[in-house]
Amino acid sequence: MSDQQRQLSLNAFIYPAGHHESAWRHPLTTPERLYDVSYFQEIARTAEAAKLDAIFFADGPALRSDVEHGAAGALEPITLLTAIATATERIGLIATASTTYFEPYNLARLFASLDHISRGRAGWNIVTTGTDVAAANFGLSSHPDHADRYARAREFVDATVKLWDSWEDDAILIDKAAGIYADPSKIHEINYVGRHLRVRGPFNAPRSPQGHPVLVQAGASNEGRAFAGQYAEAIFTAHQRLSDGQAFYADVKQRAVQFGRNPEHVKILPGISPFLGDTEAEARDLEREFNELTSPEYGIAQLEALTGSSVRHLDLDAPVPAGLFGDAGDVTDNKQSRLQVIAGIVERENPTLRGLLHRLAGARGHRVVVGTPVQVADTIEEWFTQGAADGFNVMPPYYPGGLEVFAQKVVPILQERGLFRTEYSGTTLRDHFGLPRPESQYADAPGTVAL
Ligand SMILES: Cc1cc2nc3c(=O)[nH]c(=O)nc-3n(C[C@H](O)[C@H](O)[C@H](O)COP(=O)(O)O)c2cc1C
Repeated sequence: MSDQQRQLSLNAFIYPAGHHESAWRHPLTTPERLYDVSYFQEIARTAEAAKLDAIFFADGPALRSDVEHGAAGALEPITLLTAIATATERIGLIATASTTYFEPYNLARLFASLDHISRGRAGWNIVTTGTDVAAANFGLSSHPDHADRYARAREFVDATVKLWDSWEDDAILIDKAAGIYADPSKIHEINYVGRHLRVRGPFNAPRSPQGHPVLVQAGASNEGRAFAGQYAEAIFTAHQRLSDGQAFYADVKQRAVQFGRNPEHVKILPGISPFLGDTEAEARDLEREFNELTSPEYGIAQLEALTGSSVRHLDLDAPVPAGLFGDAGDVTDNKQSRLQVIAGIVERENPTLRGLLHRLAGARGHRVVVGTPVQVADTIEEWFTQGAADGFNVMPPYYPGGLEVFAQKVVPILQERGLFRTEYSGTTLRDHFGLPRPESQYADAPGTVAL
């Protein structure tokens, strides 16, 4: 496919008051609406009016550490997306759910229900959960280690997809005259037995409109990439530099090919957090306003949570010691890929601790781009055409205005350049991402269920 015909995928990553950590303090935001469903429905409609592919909510089953200085807490995202589904028609609906702290049967039901209710717009961001404080909320004395979490994640996805496939597409007959509702030979036990999980099945709902929800993934460690290459249909990722984005893109596409997959069916979406102004100076002023509202205590707590290293003893205005977070090639057990992004910033830019905190305040290590709509469109085009992205996870620094200005000013430029749709051509998230509808792995297998 030539670059002319290739179309960007754009996803709006919704984060309570915005991705900048001080967004909730800025006059442009309304944090008192964070538990009001209409706030999120309005944001979703803005994304849909701009013809974006999807919206996305992150999640974790634990309260963040610093509730004093940050907008902590959030509505449960699958529930929230279900309410948004009824207020929208086309936009894809992606939520995070953890393979460490769910069971496949429960999770399969939630996402299949969302896919039915939204008529084929559901996506699941598969995470293993990076925050170790979640363990204590589930009766565990410690958070399982990285390798164990990914081993369970593989079993989890295998079992969950089997559940979603366990009703063949034509299992329901509704033959009123003959008195036959469904064909038992087309409904299958899955009898999944792994090291971590055992699930008999069958599922208790029919196959959903997309066959199964789109599988999304966001971990970029070696195990995370291997997992992505095998399973993920879309990938969220964080890169500061084009060369890092290109290396990641080539690596994950290559891994997909090794698993016998079509690399075009793996959409790679790096994060971009745009501070927009009519002039570059105006955009810089806006970013400065947000940075001036940051609290060092909050930034330190976030940085410690992201890296697992203590920084509170350091002088805010002295350079961060080289190697504090390991070198950029190092790995530790927790949140490996983001740690590399942060270690890379320290290595290249030698920032003070305050400087590093400001650098991360925008979007926790995702790329912040400050400039005019044309400058933001240019960088999107560059990454898209230079082998670093199939699209972007758009992370506005503040909601709802940061998305509105992106929709009104950047999207039309991308459309004029022929890089982005002006109308939806399909109705499902798979249609928007250009992904095929998977066949049930049980198609034509003998049935196993006695109804
Ligand atoms: C855009 C994006 C969104 C993410 N959302 C979540 C999330 O909602 N919940 C979560 O626990 N981790 C989330 N993560 C973190 C990753 O899933 C993963 O845990 C982290 O990158 C560490 O994994 P790794 O060690 O394989 O790199 C997100 C990462 C990215 C890039």
